[in-house]
Amino acid sequence: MNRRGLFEEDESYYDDDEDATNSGPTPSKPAENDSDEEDPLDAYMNGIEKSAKEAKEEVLRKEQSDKVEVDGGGRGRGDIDEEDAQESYFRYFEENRERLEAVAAGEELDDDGYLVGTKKEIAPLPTVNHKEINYVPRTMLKVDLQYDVQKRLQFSAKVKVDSNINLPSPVDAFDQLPFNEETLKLLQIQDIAFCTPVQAQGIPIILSNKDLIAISQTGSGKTLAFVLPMLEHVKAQEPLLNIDGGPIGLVVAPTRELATQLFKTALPFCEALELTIALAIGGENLYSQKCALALRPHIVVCTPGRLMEHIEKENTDMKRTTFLVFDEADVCFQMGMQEQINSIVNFCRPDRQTVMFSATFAGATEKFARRALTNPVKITVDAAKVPDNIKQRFLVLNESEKMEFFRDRLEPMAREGKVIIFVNKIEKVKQVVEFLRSITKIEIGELHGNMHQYDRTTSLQKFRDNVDVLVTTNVGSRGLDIVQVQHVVNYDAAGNVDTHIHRIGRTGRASESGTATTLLTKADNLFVKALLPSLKSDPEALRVFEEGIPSLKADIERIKSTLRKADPVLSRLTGPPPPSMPSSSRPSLPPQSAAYKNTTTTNNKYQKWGFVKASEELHQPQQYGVIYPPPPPPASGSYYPPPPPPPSGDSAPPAQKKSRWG
Ligand SMILES: Nc1ncnc2c1ncn2[C@@H]1O[C@H](COP(=O)(O)OP(=O)(O)OP(=O)(O)O)[C@@H](O)[C@H]1O
Repeated sequence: MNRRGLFEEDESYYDDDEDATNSGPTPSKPAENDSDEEDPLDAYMNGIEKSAKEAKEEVLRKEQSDKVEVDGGGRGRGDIDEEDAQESYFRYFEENRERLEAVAAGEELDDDGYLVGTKKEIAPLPTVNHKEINYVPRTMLKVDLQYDVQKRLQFSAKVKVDSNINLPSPVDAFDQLPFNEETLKLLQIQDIAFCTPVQAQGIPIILSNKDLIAISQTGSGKTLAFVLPMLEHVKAQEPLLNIDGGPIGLVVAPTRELATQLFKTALPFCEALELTIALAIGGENLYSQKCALALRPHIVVCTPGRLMEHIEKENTDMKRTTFLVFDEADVCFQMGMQEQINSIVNFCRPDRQTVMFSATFAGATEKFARRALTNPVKITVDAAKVPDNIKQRFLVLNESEKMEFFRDRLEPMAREGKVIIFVNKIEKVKQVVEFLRSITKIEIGELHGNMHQYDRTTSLQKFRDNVDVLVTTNVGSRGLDIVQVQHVVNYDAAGNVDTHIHRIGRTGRASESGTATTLLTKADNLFVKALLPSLKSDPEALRVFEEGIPSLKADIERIKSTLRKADPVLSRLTGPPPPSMPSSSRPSLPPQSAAYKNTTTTNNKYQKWGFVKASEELHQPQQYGVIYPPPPPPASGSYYPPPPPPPSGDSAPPAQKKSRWG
């Protein structure tokens, strides 16, 4: 049976619907309004991103129209390209009025922005008059933290802190934090000694009892940055009694898979500290969760809809909840989930400590989320930036050519490590899986919101264990931490830049290297336009866009001329492509193992976070999988190392699996 008919909380809003719930028209969002008054339009639009589908349809429509020239030379694209941010904003609003009204009315959209039904109503939680409740007082942590200005200055290049108040200084290593022996031992077992930047500054701030917004790149260790101080907070509180409501720590995540992962990360630390933890997510047995909640766990990790259901059924309450975490907070506060989250926030006692983490946080969403915080400190580490250890590649193809991309490439990729392929629609998952199964014997896994929860969990577990290829919708785009993922392929371009960043962040975990390949069509021009600013120092990408998407020529030329003015050396890099060579004189491509090889030269992950001596900073990881000199671009105007010859018989190279830490 189609799961859409059996709506269960979080997947209706998010599983595969992420694009539909994201904010605003990506390519040309209007400038953020600093005023505290929220613009009603802003509020209405908040959380809705222009979907890739709409962009494609728009371009296809215009391409087909006699009046429009796609190369930007005529009235059609040329006009749109010149549209300013505000015009684009209002145009988007007008063009999508029906859809936006439907979202506002609580109807469910699929991952491509189409209406698929009406959401099951999750009744808001009752309004609580907190003044009337005699809460067990929150105990403030009193831990010995350093307030060293020099140290903060030293870190200021790595971590931007938007607060002038007296903040504890960052630390380099976990043993400089007031964690107990058991926690430190567990970290040691996991080979974790030095803090990532978000941990270095985030943990001391949380330990100083402050609310926090932390924005840091994908794979940069945000989970431990909130889990470890949360445990300290929980330990410091009055013991939970049966009559008390629990839990003390509440972690809210937008997808079941992410919540499960957070639960698993926290579990060993809880065990070591003799704290109890429960998982309450949609799609799983309500009764067994009720039993777990009846045991009054110290910590609950949940998806919002299921938590509300438990509160409604009085299986738990939030009277003791003094530590509230939102992971992937930008999704939590976007339209579609906003109301549920508001309801939870208002239900929680106001004297709690609240922390929010994400790799991206669009301004309008953050403004909204701040209402759940009290005088928060905001720290930013390379926000919305693709980590340097992820090599991005782009190809411009016709839609009909996309499947063929995998024919000779999938197996070499899978020999390198695990591969995640993202598509925008559930039915596309099935088509791609079917095609891949027809061309390879490699086991292909699938994940999307129309699967039963049991199948979702099994599929993801198999992918973690021994399946090498997973085809998924955006349900797999946020937070999943599978270190062996070496390749991400965006079969369909994401609906917006934030989703793109989260998707490709499934590789390059914990500073491992990885490659993200995005298959584009000409119709993805608006998405690419939005991506351009982040790729201006990637001449290969610019060249691919310029050759493959003529409508972007003017935009790319503008970027190049700015670069040329700024840096004459760079101008050489962004100059015209080298003349193509006759095929006979092309340099022969290196064999597969060299072409795809992970060339990261260090396996000391502590150095990778940047806590290295000056001399070691020169020891940069080499670029991943780059062939030099680059082969001439193929006819489609794309670049990518052509597939190596398939290994045959005894000469086949041994399978290259990556160990967890390289
Ligand atoms: N200090 C550290 N040193 C080495 N590895 C670490 C450290 N902290 C976390 N890790 C590892 O880094 C990986 C990524 O961590 P995590 O999942 O918390 O990233 P994240 O920032 O939440 O990513 P995303 O934004 O994609 O959710 C995990 O495998 C984790 O064990």
